[in-house]
Amino acid sequence: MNGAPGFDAAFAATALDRLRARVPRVHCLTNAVAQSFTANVLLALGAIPSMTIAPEEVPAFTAGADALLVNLGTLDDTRRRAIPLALDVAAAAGKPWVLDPVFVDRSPVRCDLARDLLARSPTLLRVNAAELAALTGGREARAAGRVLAARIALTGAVDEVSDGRRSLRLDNGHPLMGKVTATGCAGGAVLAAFLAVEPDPLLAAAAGLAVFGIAGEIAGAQARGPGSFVPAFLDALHALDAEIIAARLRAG
Ligand SMILES: Nc1ncnc2c1ncn2[C@@H]1O[C@H](COP(=O)(O)OP(=O)(O)OP(=O)(O)O)[C@@H](O)[C@H]1O
Ligand SMILES: Cc1ncsc1CCO
Ligand SMILES: [Mg+2]
Repeated sequence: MNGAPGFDAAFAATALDRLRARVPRVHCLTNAVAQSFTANVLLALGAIPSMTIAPEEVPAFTAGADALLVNLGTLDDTRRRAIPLALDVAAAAGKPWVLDPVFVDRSPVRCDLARDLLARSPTLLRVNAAELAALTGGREARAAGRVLAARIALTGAVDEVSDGRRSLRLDNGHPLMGKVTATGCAGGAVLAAFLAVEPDPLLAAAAGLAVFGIAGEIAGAQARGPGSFVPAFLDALHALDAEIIAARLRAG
């Protein structure tokens, strides 16, 4: 059963159309590994990336952005200073933001910081299973949403979105997505772009994960391996349309 009334292939396609018409800018405070791929993914999707992490410039970049991504993958001093500055601006302006607490399962210091950032109420928390378990002590996504009082996009072989009240599983994607670094990180930026054009965070997350997963499975079917997957993925994102989404979406 579809646990998110209002979400289907037509909704996802319309959300993508709205995104391409609006061309939102996503300011990405993301890790050094993910920066270039994330910017290219946003462009292929139909959004605009901005990537500076300089603390003295981040407030102005955030003030003019349509959404913000905060990714903790390489948490150095510069990023540590930039993040609260960006969040102050985003909160004052009511801008949507995504928290991607990369590798909180590997570092207690980072896990503490992520909990502090969760207290600032991200519009969406994007995590893999290990990260969610570190943050919550291993609850399933819907219960974790209640505990963290957060809307969650949980990724893996099957993705799940939940806001503690509604939940939905998305079963698109391809195993090669896990063989290219920072796919999840770039996916977080895609979710931020959808939050910029869809006010219901759960529906925005579902549309973003659907588009990302469908592009991934098209690219996975064409690629010879991780190397050729990357250009095929950018091409598939760029070419995605309502017909392709309707033919391929697996959600419920
Ligand atoms: N085995 C798989 N089959 C289908 N899709 C997958 C598979 N593994 C990952 N994906 C997809 O890849 C994307 C990234 O998910 P994943 O859970 O690997 O992120 P992550 O662990 O945060 O990655 P990273 O930190 O490297 O960016 C998601 O859209 C997910 O659906
Ligand atoms: C490999 C890696 N290390 C820190 S961030 C990152 C990208 C995947 O999350
Ligand atoms: Mg990740």
